[in-house]
Amino acid sequence: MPLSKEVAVTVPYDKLDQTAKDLIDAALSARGFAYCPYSKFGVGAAVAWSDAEGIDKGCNVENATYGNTICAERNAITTGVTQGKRKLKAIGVVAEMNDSSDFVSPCGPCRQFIYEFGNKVDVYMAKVSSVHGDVLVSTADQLLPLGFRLN
Ligand SMILES: O=c1ccn([C@H]2C[C@H](O)[C@@H](CO)O2)c(=O)[nH]1
Ligand SMILES: [Zn+2]
Repeated sequence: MPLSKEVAVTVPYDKLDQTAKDLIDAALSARGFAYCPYSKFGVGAAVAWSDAEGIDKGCNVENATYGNTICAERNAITTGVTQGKRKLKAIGVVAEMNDSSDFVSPCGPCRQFIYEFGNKVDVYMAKVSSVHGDVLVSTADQLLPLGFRLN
């Protein structure tokens, strides 16, 4: 049975709220520190919290063993959690497909990681080449339907 529920929408950067804009800009700056000698695929992420002020940033950090790589999203989230933050409000992710086609969206483990700290988390995805152009907007619930959690 085909599902009709929309998973994400595109919104122009200018129409986003200030938090979303700040997250995208912070994610772009974090991407500048990406350690990705193997894939050469840099990713930046930034997170805002509803139980704390400020933004935490992360980039992807690769490893010679490949599978040991840490994604930008989880790097940003663990940075905030390490400061006692627990309720995620929103995350911005900035990257670029090699052919500039699709938006880059969080991998499966990162979706589960985002979901851990809130199912209503807003997820903003922007392309490096048009970081202030169209932004893909979704939520943790939409990216991980029927996500697993314990409570
Ligand atoms: O949402 C994503 C997708 C990929 N990567 C990283 C992992 C690896 O370093 C590189 C290529 O997969 O991009 C992220 O950080 N976040
Ligand atoms: Zn990931």
